Amino acid sequence: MRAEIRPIRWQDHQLLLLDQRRLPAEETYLELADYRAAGQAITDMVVRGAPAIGITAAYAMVLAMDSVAQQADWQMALAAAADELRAARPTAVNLAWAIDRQLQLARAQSSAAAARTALLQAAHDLLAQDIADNQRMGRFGVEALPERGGILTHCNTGSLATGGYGTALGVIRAGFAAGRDWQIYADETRPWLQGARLTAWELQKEGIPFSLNVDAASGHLMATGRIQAVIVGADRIAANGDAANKIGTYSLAVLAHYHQIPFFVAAPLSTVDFAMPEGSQIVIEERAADEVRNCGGRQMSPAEVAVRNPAFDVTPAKLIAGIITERGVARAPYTQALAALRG
Ligand SMILES: CSC[C@@H](O)[C@@H](O)C(=O)COP(=O)(O)O
Repeated sequence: MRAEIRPIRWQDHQLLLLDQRRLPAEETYLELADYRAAGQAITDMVVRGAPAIGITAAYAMVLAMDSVAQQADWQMALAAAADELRAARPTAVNLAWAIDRQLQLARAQSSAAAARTALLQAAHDLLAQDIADNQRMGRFGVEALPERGGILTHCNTGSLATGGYGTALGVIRAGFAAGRDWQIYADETRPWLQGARLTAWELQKEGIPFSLNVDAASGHLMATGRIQAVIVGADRIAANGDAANKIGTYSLAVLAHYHQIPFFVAAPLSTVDFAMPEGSQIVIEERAADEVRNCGGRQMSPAEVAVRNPAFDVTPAKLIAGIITERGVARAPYTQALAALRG
């Protein structure tokens, strides 16, 4: 049996994060005992992917609790720590969602010790629930996608981006388990190379055949008939179905529309921001210029060249054939379909 990939672990009062900056060359875990270090690890993308960021933040709240427990007004101090953690990255809604849930839970407890126990149990539950939800999403996704043909994916949406198993990559995993005749194409996903470094590493470990392509090849692959569906994850989905995901996703959706190829998003309902009516309001993280100027420690452009490095873009709901969640597949009109799934 293959060893499961678990990017987030809790051991001996510490948060262990598989350092995704070092993959695939090195498999090392960072050991974190301090909530600020956990927040920094999210900012630095030691851990990344919307659900994984949410789970990490849930554990970071336990570490925050450890650092405020002795204070008379621990609730106020915990709320301040929560604000710090919320600022670690702006786009993935799972971050604020997990922090707010933990904060509410802590406030409902009668003592700091009780809050600490409740927060840790809730973080463990969130991690276990995420894996179970991904497996359910996988089963719904297999039914929604074509039975055979080329499936293109972008970024990394696998075990590394979640508690385990994955969202869009979970669907691909489930498809192979169900014997689907799929050829998988993975975009390398410049500039951070989540596809080349992480998705390729996971698919290899899983024994799923695939080929890696540069992002710019996806249009050609579609035009030459090699792609029958596109499936991606999401960092925040507005109530109307507009979906923010890794930069380059919007271009894929437009290309897929032109070539009449169905474009799917797979994400848990915790990624839907029901308070946000449409995608134009989603804050898009702009990351450091050096991520673009350099690649693998090598300078790729003149040193001081001006750079734009938006880490995400928003795909309008009208380009999405279905949003695959743990409770079923939402189809347009998304405002009603997503609300119905939430219940
Ligand atoms: C299941 S992960 C879904 C998204 O979080 C993923 O597609 C993505 O865009 C990740 O971006 P990243 O910048 O690597 O955190």
